[in-house]
Amino acid sequence: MPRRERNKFVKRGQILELRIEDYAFGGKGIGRIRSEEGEFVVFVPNTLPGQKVKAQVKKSSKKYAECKLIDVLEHADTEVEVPFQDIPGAPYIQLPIELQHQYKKESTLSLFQRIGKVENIHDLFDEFISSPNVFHYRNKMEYGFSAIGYDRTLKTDVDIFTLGFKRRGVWWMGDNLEKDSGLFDKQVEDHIKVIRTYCEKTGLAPWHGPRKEGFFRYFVVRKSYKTNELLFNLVTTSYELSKFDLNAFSQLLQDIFKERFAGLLHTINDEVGDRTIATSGSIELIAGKDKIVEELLGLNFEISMKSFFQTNPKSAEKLYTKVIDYALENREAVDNSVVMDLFCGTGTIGQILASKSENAKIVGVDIVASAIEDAKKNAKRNGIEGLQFYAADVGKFLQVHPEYQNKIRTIILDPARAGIAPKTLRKIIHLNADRMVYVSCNPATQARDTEELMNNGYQLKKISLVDQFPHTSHIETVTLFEKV
Ligand SMILES: C[S@@+](CC[C@H](N)C(=O)[O-])C[C@H]1O[C@@H](n2cnc3c(N)ncnc32)[C@H](O)[C@@H]1O
Repeated sequence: MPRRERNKFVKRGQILELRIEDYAFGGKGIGRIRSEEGEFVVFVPNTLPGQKVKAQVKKSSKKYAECKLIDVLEHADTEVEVPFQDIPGAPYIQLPIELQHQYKKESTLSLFQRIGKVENIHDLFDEFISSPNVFHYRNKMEYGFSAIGYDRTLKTDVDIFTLGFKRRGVWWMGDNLEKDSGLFDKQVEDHIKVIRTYCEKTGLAPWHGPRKEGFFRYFVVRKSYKTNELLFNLVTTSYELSKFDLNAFSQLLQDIFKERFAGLLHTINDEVGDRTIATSGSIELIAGKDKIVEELLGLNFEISMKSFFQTNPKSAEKLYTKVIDYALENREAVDNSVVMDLFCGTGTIGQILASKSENAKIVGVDIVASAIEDAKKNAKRNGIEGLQFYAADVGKFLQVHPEYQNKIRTIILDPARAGIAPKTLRKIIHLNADRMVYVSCNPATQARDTEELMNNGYQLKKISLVDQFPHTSHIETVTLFEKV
């Protein structure tokens, strides 16, 4: 077994207090420890240049250490006050949006230089697209119930009924949401307290993580920007369900949200694993309807509680517009041709492309069967023809459909965070398309795939960045590759 390289600066588990000096891709602040022995780099996620932080060493090697943030001791001069509750999901909300954009742009482009080996990435940079709504941009939020909360004054955990988000880095501890976090719907978040009080008064227990017991688990809300409606899902265990009046709970929501109330679903989730997906389990409609409709670029999409849909729909319109612009720059390679929309989800990009082109035949592939069902229904509802959707793994699909080789001129790619599996990427390259528009929510894996594409005859022509998730470290990229 290779010997683990040690350093003379830090040990695993050690608590450090340090000043953050730089920003690395993925929202990692960089601190440095200097001594006569030299300089040692420390990465602390969710921190900003200028902040003084307390962090614990999780991993260390000869050259650097990775830490977990414990607390921000001093804010950076660049930070400003905001009227929102601080939550782990928005670590940069106090940084003015222009600075957030600057950090995201610089760190993403340098990633393409380093991992993708694209020396001239700055020459290929096309546009930084801001989110139309800087605050209150999300269309879905998942709030968790917990029997363990946090006392902000005593800075310790306490046994209380909480509804809100987990404390940063502490899986068993909840933190009550007392007011708007600035990310989702203001009316919903200003009423989380009322919903919590109602649930607490029933006498039924919130979920206790370490003991793996309790009744209330999650409260999930989906919003339509088209209709302004709200769809709710209360997730509980089956234990003592007979003591809870779901119809009365539905009435409470209708009284608060009036005509905005679209429906209430109830999910029974008895899983006890620490990583259980909030909404897994059997789902039943209690009142109203089980779907809402969202509009993107003039097309309507019906969304059920569980189906994937872009979380920031207003920004997704801008993202999709960029994808369509890149694809239609060469109309000849789209009109009257077969276009592949790989990792198509609910088929949004393919449908928009079909509606903006002449007689394009779209082949959409996604591994999630329910997403493909939604894609088919949405295409029908929008009256768009010429689309074929397949529920399959992209790699396997291309293996059993060799007939597409040399027949496709344009491919749209939008894989999940893990990127494209190397074997699958080789199969995609084998299709021999002229052009690829590759969308990514994880530029680190996209930069890796870029090197492979360039080694196989593709040239990166353009890159745009879309700020789908303000106040987080996430950034979405749209790239155009052409065969040389
Ligand atoms: C970022 S989403 C795509 C979203 C879609 N283009 C849209 O805008 O709605 C990535 C998709 O990749 C799918 N996926 C993940 N692994 C896959 C695989 N091996 N084969 C096919 N699809 C896969 C996921 O189900 C998910 O829908």
